[in-house]
Amino acid sequence: MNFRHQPLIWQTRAPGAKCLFRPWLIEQGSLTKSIQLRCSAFSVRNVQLNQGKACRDEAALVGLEQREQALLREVYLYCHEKPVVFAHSVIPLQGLRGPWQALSGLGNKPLGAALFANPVIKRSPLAYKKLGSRHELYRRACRLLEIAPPFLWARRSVFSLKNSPILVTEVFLPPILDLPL
Ligand SMILES: C=C(O[C@@H]1C=C(C(=O)O)C=C[C@H]1O)C(=O)O
Repeated sequence: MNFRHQPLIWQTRAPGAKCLFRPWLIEQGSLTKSIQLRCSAFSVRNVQLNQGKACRDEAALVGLEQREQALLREVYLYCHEKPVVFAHSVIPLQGLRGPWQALSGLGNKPLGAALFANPVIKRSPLAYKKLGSRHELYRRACRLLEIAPPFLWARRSVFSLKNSPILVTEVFLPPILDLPL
């Protein structure tokens, strides 16, 4: 069985050089900063900041039972008037009452600015997935796209502060390919 296409399996290896999104997928620093360096009109636009359940392939990564509520932050990163990334973050409520309490008031400020400013925050290795229409995050990411591509490349990692995890998933949208590398 080709597990790569299973809905819940994420790869530890990034796609090869034939993948046009590879340079973005393997960016180790702040994605926000990478886009800001290549776009003179960067912005973060909120989609949701509500309590809800993590996706089926997320809950265990941040120590939650599937039925447990978490704070879900979803934003689009924009360059000029084009959405280039759909970002979905899962923040356990316990963490929100503890080390991550500042995140509830982030608003339109990029999460990355907070995550990469604190050297105590640790990041897990990135994992990658080609999201198809069966994945919940594909459907959410496609909402602003005039044409829904057959798949979207995504990556995710867990950021930990004082043993309190948050899961950050970034779904790369076709307009990001218009940015210079
Ligand atoms: C983790 C980062 O933060 C970015 C901004 C996010 C937000 O504002 O919610 C979420 C994920 C990233 O695309 C980063 O800049 O690398």
